Amino acid sequence: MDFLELDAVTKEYPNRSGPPARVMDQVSLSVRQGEFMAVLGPSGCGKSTLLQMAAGLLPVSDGTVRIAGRRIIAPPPEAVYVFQQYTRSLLPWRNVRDNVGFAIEHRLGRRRAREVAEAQLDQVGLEGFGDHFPWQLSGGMQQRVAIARALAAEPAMLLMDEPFSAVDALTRLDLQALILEIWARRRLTVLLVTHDVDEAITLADRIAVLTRRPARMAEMVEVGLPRPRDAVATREAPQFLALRRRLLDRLLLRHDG
Ligand SMILES: Nc1ncnc2c1ncn2[C@@H]1O[C@H](COP(=O)(O)OP(=O)(O)OP(=O)(O)O)[C@@H](O)[C@H]1O
Repeated sequence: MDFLELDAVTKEYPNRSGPPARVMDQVSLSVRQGEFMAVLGPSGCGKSTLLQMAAGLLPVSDGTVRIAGRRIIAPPPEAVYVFQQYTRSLLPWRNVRDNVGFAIEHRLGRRRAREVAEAQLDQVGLEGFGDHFPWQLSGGMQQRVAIARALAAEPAMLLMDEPFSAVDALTRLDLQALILEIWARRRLTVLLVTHDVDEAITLADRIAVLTRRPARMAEMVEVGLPRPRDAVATREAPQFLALRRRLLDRLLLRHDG
């Protein structure tokens, strides 16, 4: 049994002026416990839709989603979702510490939640920033706060929707290195949606490639690069370059199939 299992998942959105719009067609994939999987696909093909269904945030139209063997129809306790739009996901009236503790304070109480939050902030390199407000931090630091908040709930799985797309290129490399380090240390299961081929290869064990809308599984690619990976040096490996070429050709539809 794999940790996350999508079996023949189909999604249709209602359409006011006609038949429902099918955005995903019979997608099946399984993520093993502790595996890092990236999902790549052309813009608008349904990557976010897939992630939201995996998170129990959006119902499937057909097929099933299972986490740890249980069918998912609501957000499961094992998984936390990290949004792309960190500026919208952090609460501007709460300082950084209380943002990180937000999701756990009802369970642990405010005092204990603050202690946990401080520890999480250390782990994402934001020691000493607990009293700051989100709007006093750079974009990359805000995304670190969002990651610390996700980790505070001690999830077994992180579901990330293009989490680094709103930051500059150098900050992005920094955050990729951070995620690699956290993933290795905590043995998390990760499903990461991205449209960045380099990011997918650098981070993932396997890459699920989707077709244009309606999304179907095009290919499941084994990355096979040795770990631990360095977010910069890995990009120069011949294996990296060959895989990059193959994936770009596929996404740009420069070959059959
Ligand atoms: N609530 C909705 N109602 C109707 N159609 C929707 C809804 N949400 C998404 N769609 C459509 O479903 C398709 C897939 O959207 P989704 O955001 O999952 O794609 P994506 O691959 O994540 O896109 P991008 O790469 O641009 O972020 C798009 O064509 C979108 O217009």
